[in-house]
Amino acid sequence: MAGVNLQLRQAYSIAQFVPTLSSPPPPPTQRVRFGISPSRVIFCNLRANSAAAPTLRTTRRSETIAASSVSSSVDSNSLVEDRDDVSRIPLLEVRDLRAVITESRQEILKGVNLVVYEGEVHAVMGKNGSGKSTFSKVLVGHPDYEVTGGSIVFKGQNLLDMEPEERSLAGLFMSFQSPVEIPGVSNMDFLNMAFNARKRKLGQPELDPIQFYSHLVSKLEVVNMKTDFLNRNVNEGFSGGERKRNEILQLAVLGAELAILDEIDSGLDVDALQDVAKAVNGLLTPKNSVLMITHYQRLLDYIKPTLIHIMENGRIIKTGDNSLAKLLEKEGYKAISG
Ligand SMILES: Nc1ncnc2c1ncn2[C@@H]1O[C@H](COP(=O)(O)OP(=O)(O)OP(=O)(O)O)[C@@H](O)[C@H]1O
Repeated sequence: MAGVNLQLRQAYSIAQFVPTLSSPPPPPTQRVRFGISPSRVIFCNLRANSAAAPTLRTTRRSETIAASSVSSSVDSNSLVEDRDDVSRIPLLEVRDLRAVITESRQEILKGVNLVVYEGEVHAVMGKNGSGKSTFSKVLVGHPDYEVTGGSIVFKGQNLLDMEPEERSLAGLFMSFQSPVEIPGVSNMDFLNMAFNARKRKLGQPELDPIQFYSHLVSKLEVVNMKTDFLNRNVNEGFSGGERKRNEILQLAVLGAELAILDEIDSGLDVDALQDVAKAVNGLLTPKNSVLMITHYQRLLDYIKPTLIHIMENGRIIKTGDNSLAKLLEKEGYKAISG
């Protein structure tokens, strides 16, 4: 769903935030100053993945929808409700989420319910066009979509009252299906800026370029990437698989309480899939959670999900364990669709 002329839009969006460096990326002793707040760089990825006109619109929603508006008409709701456990605080709580495409007003999400607790791995599967990517983009505040109903609570906060960059700084990370290039910005500078922006938000000390380099090198090993990639511009000329690895490197470096991975397995060879899965598993802690979108059981062989959700026509119509993915693999969606 990259959209027509995406590369042009990407270049346009990014150019507003990031000046082109005419010289090669500097050594790690030099600080690079950009005319933007570093967290805006993270936000670039969102804007660059936007298929809409580049005017800023967010999925912020001022009114909080009353809990009584939660629909109880879909199969998965009972499972979601069964998991409501007063002794545990959900990391992410999505209730009856509805969203339209901002420009056309076409409704894509038609009442999504999902609860993710700390340390859990959730997989969202579903036919092409069922709304999986839209759901993940709405979570991070993508400007192409507007929330028209329901609620999203992340770490006890109303996510819909937060700008996309605030969501990112709050601990939400999204790996896009089509990660964008950022010409003129080296991978290392990008990561350093984003890392320090998060540190500032958390009130923790920032790392200077030398300290950051040491931190970075250890993370490179996690994703099995060569140091050469640090001096290359973000995703510029990267193969599909290298982009995906780079997304996981970003996740490893920045950390996140909830990592949303949209088809992280697409375009990966077997070795790369194993590396990426190993890296994701290595990042899981009892506190961190993963929400991954995938079409294939093979990813779930490597990253074991707590629950699998099947999305159809903008709703989660079924939730279950790994056997659901196995059934899908064997019999296709006809075995599941209503
Ligand atoms: N910005 C947009 N403009 C127009 N149509 C859109 C937009 N965003 C989503 N859609 C439409 O909404 C539907 C859901 O799209 P979405 O990308 O969420 O599906 P998906 O389940 O992730 O599909 P896939 O498995 O093919 O990646 C599709 O019909 C898509 O064309």
